[in-house]
Amino acid sequence: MAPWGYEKDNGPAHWHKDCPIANGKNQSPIDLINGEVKYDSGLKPLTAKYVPFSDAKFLNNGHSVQFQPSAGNGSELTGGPLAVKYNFEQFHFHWGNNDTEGSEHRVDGKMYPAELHFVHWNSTNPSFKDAVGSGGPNGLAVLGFFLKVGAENAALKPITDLIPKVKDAGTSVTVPSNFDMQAILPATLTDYYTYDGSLTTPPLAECVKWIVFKQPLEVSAAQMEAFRSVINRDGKPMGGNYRPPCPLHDRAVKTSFK
Ligand SMILES: CC[C@H](CNC(=O)c1ccc(S(N)(=O)=O)cc1)c1ccc2[nH]ccc2c1
Ligand SMILES: [Zn+2]
Repeated sequence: MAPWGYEKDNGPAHWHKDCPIANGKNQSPIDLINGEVKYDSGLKPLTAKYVPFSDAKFLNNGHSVQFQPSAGNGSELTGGPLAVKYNFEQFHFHWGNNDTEGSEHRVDGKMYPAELHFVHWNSTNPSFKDAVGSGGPNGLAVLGFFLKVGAENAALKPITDLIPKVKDAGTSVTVPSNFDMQAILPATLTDYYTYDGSLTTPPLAECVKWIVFKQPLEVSAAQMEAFRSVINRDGKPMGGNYRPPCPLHDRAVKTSFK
């Protein structure tokens, strides 16, 4: 099969051939149906401590645009549903070719124009890849933020300003060391959905504690348009790089809010 993608001939409906776990019982994303979630008063706020990276790249890997430090620097995530500390690994985006589609998770069937994923790995593992292969839903913790069109996002501007430099697949650019990743996050990481799931791209490993925030972040129409200028390995717009929702099977979605 052609390398996986989101086109007709290599998209999500084909992924099961190389990754049979695609039809597993703990797959992501899902539709977050408010009538079926359960409030858990034991869910505390999350704490993300992000230290500025001196050596990070912003890259186009053919299926997303991604902020990738060259090494860890103590940036970490704790709290919420997490029993241990998780190290920051990377963040990346999924988006659509218009404002009616683009997010991976949905809320009562509603899609947002984009979704931002902050990927972290369980620090009891020696490396990110070991965490992916560690078995069970505690290998990675991914924070999901919906993006909606509104005011310009000043915290994301240093990143969206770099998008034209990584328009083509396989290109990358160095991110200025004064980029403040912490500023992207809301002041308090309180209201979220959480459930056990998977990577939303091959290898679709079922190793993710998903934490999806209820409150979308805003980006300007111009920032949204920047994403839509990115192209994939086939020279086509990358927009539409989202997997449709997967069956919940017998999983529970918990919320930190009533
Ligand atoms: C083990 C998988 C990894 C590549 N994939 C990821 O890191 C990844 C991370 C997050 C998400 S999401 N959308 O769910 O947040 C999807 C995929 C990965 C990393 C290094 C590798 N070297 C060779 C193969 C290979 C694969
Ligand atoms: Zn993602």
